[in-house]
Amino acid sequence: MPSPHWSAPVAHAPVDATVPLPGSKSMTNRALILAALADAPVCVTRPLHSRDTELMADALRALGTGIGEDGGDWQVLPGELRGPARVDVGLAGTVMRFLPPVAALASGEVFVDGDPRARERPMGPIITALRALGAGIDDGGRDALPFTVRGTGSLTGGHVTIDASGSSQFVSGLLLAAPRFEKGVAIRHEGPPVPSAPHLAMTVHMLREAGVRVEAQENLWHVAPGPIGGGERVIEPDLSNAAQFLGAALVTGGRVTVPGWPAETTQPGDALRGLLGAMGAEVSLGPDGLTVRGPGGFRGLDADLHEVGELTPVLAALAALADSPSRLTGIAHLRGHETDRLAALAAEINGLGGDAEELPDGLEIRPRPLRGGVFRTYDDHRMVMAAAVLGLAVPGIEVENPGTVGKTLPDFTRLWASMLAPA
Ligand SMILES: O=C(O)C1=C[C@@H](OP(=O)(O)O)[C@@H](O)[C@H](O)C1
Ligand SMILES: C=C(OP(=O)(O)O)C(=O)O
Repeated sequence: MPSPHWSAPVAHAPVDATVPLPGSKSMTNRALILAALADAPVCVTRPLHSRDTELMADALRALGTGIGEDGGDWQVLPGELRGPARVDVGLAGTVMRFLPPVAALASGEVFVDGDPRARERPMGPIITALRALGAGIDDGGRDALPFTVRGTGSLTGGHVTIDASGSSQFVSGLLLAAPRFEKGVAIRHEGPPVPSAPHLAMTVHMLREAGVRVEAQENLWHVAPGPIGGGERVIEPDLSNAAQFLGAALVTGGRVTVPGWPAETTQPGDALRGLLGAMGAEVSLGPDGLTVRGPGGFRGLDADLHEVGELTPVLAALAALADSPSRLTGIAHLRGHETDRLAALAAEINGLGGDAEELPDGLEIRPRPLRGGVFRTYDDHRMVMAAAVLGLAVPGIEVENPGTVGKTLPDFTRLWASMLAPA
């Protein structure tokens, strides 16, 4: 049952808060895949516990991996991968694109399905690539979920050409399992540019951390076959989920600090430093974490978000409250995310009296006074976060199905309330 509406709280004063954030979804789900394929036990330290990561853990358990919890950390005991199994990917892009290459290594059939919207998200390139690398996949000719991977216990691997312009996750999914393919993998991308470069860098970095030999050039990746090491993998805080909290400093002319912000990271959320700075925020990174201060008013944003698409919903909400127009481009692929995010953001901002226009590859947002009303969220966690940002300045926003935020941040409304509580 969807949860009842959530009344997004108005900020009656500038926020002044330190907001510790749970672990990165993208790092947690990569760490779980690498751990399940490792040659020794792995401790995933400070992982994210959310719908997307619990689905990944359950999927790997279904294939024979031991995953136990110890004080919030995950202790992973790699096991022989086997079917028959059924895997629920929910609406998690990381599970639907990262798990099938692992399923192809299992002995036995693995049936993979997810939420109704998951059946609409692009999967063709990874299905085609896995077949080219030697996997048997029965998808009833749909080129989409649901499908059955007919694992034989091994996969040949080798050279493959794909069009990953719809999602970087097609490349990441193949790379993560590739050390266990007999020939490893050599992937060539052909087509419009691949989005989300930082997420690809994260995949390469985490593979290398686990001792895997990876070469990455533009549109070309090579993973050598070989063992994946065990040990400890420490997960950074989720910097993409910092967007709405740091944005609150801008909207209210206040201060928000996110502790534990890494000095160096592959997370796309690190781009918030430059993006919020361009909108007028004062941004400083120090031993206490990342601090953003809002000067009062703030400017709109003209930015190509191709590399950091998942920041779009919160940036669009900020744009609707800014002092000048914004143009966010390079994000056509967001139409294949949890929902068509360009359509959803335009519809919901305009539903509050705003002026947001869909471009083929982005959004143009001209600030206008907004009014309260119901904000639909389309099973998209980041639509809840965007609505919360708008609610800081616009009384009467009722957020539909706020529980959907549990995809990556189940504790969101509590963290939001405590950020707004007087110190
Ligand atoms: O690999 C990852 O962890 C992710 C890659 C990106 O996907 P796309 O390249 O499909 O946008 C991003 O939007 C998603 O939230 C997480
Ligand atoms: C696009 C996103 O998620 P997914 O991993 O499901 O693609 C996101 O978290 O913004």
